[in-house]
Amino acid sequence: MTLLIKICGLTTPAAVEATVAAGADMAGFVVFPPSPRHVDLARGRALVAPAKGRLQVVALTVDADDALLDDIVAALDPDWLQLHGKETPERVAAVKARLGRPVMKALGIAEAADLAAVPAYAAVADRILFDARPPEDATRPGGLGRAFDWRLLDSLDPGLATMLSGGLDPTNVAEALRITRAPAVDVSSGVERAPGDKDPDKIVDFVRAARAAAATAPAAAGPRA
Ligand SMILES: O=C(O)c1ccccc1N[C@@H]1O[C@H](COP(=O)(O)O)[C@@H](O)[C@H]1O
Repeated sequence: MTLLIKICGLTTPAAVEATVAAGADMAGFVVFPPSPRHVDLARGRALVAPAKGRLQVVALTVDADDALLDDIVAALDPDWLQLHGKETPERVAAVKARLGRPVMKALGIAEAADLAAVPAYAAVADRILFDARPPEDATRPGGLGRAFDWRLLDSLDPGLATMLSGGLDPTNVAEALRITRAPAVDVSSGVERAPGDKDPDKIVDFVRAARAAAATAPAAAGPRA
């Protein structure tokens, strides 16, 4: 099974090209104004155009209402929606039904109890993305370069469609994959020079390290999507 690699928070054409050239599978675009990676819809539309057909386009939002989601779909025509806020399982199901697109739901993890929500979300989402739970005073719920204890995922059903994120970078992704055998990984801060400024060399290093690790420690049975 091939590892699925997502590079998130792309803000420039150069970052999109670097992501394609590095051999990643998915490109994430953040539509959330408090984020340093926020792209407005006009900019997002221009950025995704050259990615179409070369990468799966993921539109990331946080507790977006229907009007914003409709606008995002109209502008970006994403292959996936990533819901990274406090969306309930009912809201995830409603978004998926309304928009007819695959939905990835992010869950913040800090302790084993945070995984109790997985079955309810797995019943409605197409993939569950595990990120570190943000601190109470965080200005955004993700993209913080913060990792969690990957061993907390030990008890998960290996057949679940999941994605590992949170504080990954070229130096730790191999260890994260060795421990979790995740079928997919996602990175934002770990391939940047500064928040919102992607480093093409780090994107290459991340993809190379992740692919090498996956070749020696294949992912568990989770579907690749
Ligand atoms: O990237 C952001 O700014 C962001 C804002 C709001 C919600 C999620 C965000 N990013 C996602 O967070 C995780 C972890 O990112 P990092 O690698 O630790 O920086 C990842 O899924 C990003 O897509």
